[in-house]
Amino acid sequence: MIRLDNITKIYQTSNGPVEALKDISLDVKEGEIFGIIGYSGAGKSTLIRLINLLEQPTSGSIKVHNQDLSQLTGKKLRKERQKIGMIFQHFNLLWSRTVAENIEFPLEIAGVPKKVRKERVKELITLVGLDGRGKSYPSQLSGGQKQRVGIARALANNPKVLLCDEATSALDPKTTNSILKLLVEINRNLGLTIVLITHEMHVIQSICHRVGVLDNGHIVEEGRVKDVFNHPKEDITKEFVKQVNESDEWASLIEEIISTHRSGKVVKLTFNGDIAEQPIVNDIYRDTSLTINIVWGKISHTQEGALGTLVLHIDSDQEQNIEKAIDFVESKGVLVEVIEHDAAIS
Ligand SMILES: Nc1ncnc2c1ncn2[C@@H]1O[C@H](COP(=O)(O)OP(=O)(O)OP(=O)(O)O)[C@@H](O)[C@H]1O
Repeated sequence: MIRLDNITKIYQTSNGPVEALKDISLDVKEGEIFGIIGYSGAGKSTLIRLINLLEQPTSGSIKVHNQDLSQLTGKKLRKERQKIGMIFQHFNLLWSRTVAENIEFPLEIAGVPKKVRKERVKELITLVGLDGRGKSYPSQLSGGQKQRVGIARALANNPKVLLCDEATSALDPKTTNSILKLLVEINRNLGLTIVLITHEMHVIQSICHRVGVLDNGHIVEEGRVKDVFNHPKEDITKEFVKQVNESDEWASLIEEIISTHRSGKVVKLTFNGDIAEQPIVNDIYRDTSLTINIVWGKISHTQEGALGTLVLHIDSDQEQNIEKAIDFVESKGVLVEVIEHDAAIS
């Protein structure tokens, strides 16, 4: 659907060249939500703006539906761009136009007749949940409502692809979730392919099917969200996964456990939703007669089902029983990470 081959982007600045993207190859499949995560300066904006050629690559090719956009110019490029909608962190609305007029704008540019435009705007207002707000001005809307206008405007010309440039970064957590929910509905109901960039792992976790981790202009890791969450390979990916899997809440609990219980091991279990239905803690207890203390637990929802994290303090007067319990849990397909083991015993 979207194919980037060996893309590099070098900006020429007064301080010399800046290599923002280095030999990027990516394949986004039709109908999927693909997330690109990276820290500030990693090259995310450059990458997403290349997909609709708002930025020209220095080398490499960009194909959308087998059409090489980097070879197009003028009218042909404008026509192909209409098949790619885009939404932005700061909405980029026209402040002197009403909600309805903002949504109508791309239809005017595409030369759609007035009557058809008005009908389409009505449909889009309903689609994004803004019924009754068509005559409002952007300044009269909340951030979430402004982004809904942005989404409606981006969908006006029935694009096949929606690019989201940090679309929820300016929103509070509750509004973020409502916009993410809307994006999932659009993806499912309209079959739209979505590419989003973000620095927030919970955005990736909640709605993406696949993720690419961008670091210093390189895609350093890529895969299905569930796999990347379960087995992050690169340090930077581990840091992003920590954003959602760990919290100060349990870090301080672990400190407390370690200072009060001077033996045993604190282990973090990461498991898929289907395993969550098995009585694993009960089984460990029964099989090895250990003392087990549940320190912290969380179930997160991803596009492919639930993902669980459970932190346990396991203790026994016989070290081998703890090892046996860990082996047992691992044999059930659970990822086990020993956070602190017997550190304080000596
Ligand atoms: N128009 C430009 N001219 C010169 N350098 C640029 C330009 N746009 C981006 N860069 C540089 O390219 C690199 C990648 O920037 P980019 O904005 O793509 O990263 P980002 O991951 O989106 O960061 P942020 O989240 O802070 O926007 C940075 O070093 C940046 O300074």
